[in-house]
Amino acid sequence: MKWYKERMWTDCWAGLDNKKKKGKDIVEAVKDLSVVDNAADIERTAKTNKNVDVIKEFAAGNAKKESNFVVVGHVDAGKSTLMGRLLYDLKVVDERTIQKFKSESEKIGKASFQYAWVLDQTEEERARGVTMDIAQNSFETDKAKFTILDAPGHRDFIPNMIAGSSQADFAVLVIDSSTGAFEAGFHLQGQTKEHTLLVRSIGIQRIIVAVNKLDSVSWAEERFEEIRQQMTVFLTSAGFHAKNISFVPCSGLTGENVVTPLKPSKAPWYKGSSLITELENSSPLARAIDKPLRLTVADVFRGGIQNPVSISGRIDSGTLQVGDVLLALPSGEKTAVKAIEINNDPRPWAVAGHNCTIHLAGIDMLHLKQGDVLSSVSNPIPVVKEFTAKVLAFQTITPMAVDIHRGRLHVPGKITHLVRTLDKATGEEVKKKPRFIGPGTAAQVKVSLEQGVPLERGGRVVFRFGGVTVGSGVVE
Ligand SMILES: Nc1nc2c(ncn2[C@@H]2O[C@H](COP(=O)(O)OP(=O)(O)OP(=O)(O)O)[C@@H](O)[C@H]2O)c(=O)[nH]1
Repeated sequence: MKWYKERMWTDCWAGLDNKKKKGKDIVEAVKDLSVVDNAADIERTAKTNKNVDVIKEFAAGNAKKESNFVVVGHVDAGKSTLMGRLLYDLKVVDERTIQKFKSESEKIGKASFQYAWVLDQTEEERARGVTMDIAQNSFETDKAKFTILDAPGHRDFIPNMIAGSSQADFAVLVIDSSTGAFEAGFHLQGQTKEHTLLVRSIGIQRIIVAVNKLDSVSWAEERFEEIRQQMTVFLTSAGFHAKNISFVPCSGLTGENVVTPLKPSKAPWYKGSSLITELENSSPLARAIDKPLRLTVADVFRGGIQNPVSISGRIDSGTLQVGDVLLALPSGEKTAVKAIEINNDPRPWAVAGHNCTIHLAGIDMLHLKQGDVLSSVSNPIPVVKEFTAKVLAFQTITPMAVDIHRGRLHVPGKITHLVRTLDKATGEEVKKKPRFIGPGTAAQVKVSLEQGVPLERGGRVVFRFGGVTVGSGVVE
C-alpha cells in the first residue's frame, strides 16, 4: 500500500518550484509528486540486513544477565517507595533530587513520599506521546541489568497490572507488614491474592516476597514468620514451587535490607540476603530464542522526524535484527526494522526477553496498536476469533460475556461453552457440560471474540467481567 509522508510536502513544494521555472501548471506539478512507496521503503531497509547469526552471537557474548520484573501488591504496600529507595541506593537517582522531592512532598503534607516520587518523576519525563500507565525504570549492578515494571496497586488498574506482568520474567510482591495492613491486603478483598493469582496465571514462576515496612513493627521475627507461613501456603496453592519463592524482610523507607544488608543487631534472626541480592540471583527463565519471532507491542509512538513509526515492547520469542522484514498482526501489513534500541542504546539485534524500542520502515501508524504482534513472516502468529482454553475460575463462570485480556490487548468476547471441568492435578475430565464452574475449579471452555486477535497455543489469557477477574487460562 502507498502512503504519503511529511516528505511529500517538501517534494510538493520542490515540484511546484520546478514546474514554475519550466512554466508548467499546478495540475502537472501535482502529478509529478513523489509518493513514498512502502514496499520500496521495506526493500531499502531490508538491504541494510547484515544477516547476523543472532543466536550464535547471543550465546557467545558474555553480556550481563538482563531481566524484567513486575512489582505488585496491595495499594499502599510501599511498592513505589521500595523501588525509589532501590534506585536511590544504587545511585540511579542523586541526593539533590531526593532532597527536592522531600521538601516538595512535605509542602503538600505528604512527607515520606520522596522515594515514591522517583518513579512518578521518570514516568512524566518519558516523552513518548502515548501515555504509559506502568512506570518503567532501568538499573544495573555489577552482575545484572534490570527493568522494573511498577504496576499500580489500585483495583481499577488491574488491566495495567496484567499488561505489566505479561512483560516480566519474575515478580516482586510487596507486603505491608505493619499491624493490620497485611491482613487487609490478604483477607478482605485486598489485591494481594488477586495480583498473585494473576501473575502466576500469566506464566510467572518466580516470586520474591518483600515483607516491607518491618521498621513499623520493630523488626519483629514473629511478624515476619506469621506472614511467611501464611503466604507460603497461599503461594504454593496458587501454583508456585517452593524453590521459586523467597521472602526478604525490608523497609523501603529506611532502606534496610534493600541494597544495604540488614545489620545483625537489628534483626539477629535473619540470615538471608538483601533484596538486591535476591534480584541478582533470579535468573530469567530459559528464553524461547530459537522459536519464531513474536513481539507484543506495548506502545506505538512517533520516534522523531527520522522515525515516524516506532514501537516498544517485549520480544516473547525468537530474535530480530536491523533490516528484518516482519508481519504486523492483525493488520497483516509488512514492515522492516530500521533500528533497535534497548534502554536508549542502539543495538544491531535483540532476542526473546528483551524489552526494546523498534523504529520501523514501510508501515503506517494506523496499522499498529497496543497489543498487536510483530511476527516472523514465514511463521506468523494466527489471528483467531474463536479458541478453546483451559481455565482456572477465580469467580463463578457461566456462559457469559467477558473481556479477554492478552497482555495489553483487551477485547470483548463471550465464553460460549463450558466443555468440561477438570481435575487440577491430573487434567482429567471430572464432569461434562457443567452448568457453571465454581471458584477454584479448572475447566475447559470455548471462547468467541468480537474481533480477530493474534493468539496461539500456549498463549495466556485473563477473563474479566464488570471490573472483576473471573478467571485465567491457557489457549489450547
Ligand atoms: N514505615 C514505613 N512506611 C512506608 C514504607 N514504605 C512506604 N511507606 C509509606 O507507605 C505509604 C504508601 O507508600 P507507596 O510507596 O506510595 O505505596 P504504593 O504501594 O506504591 O502505593 P500505590 O502505588 O498507590 O499502590 C507512604 O506513606 C509511604 O511513606 C516503609 O518501609 N516503612
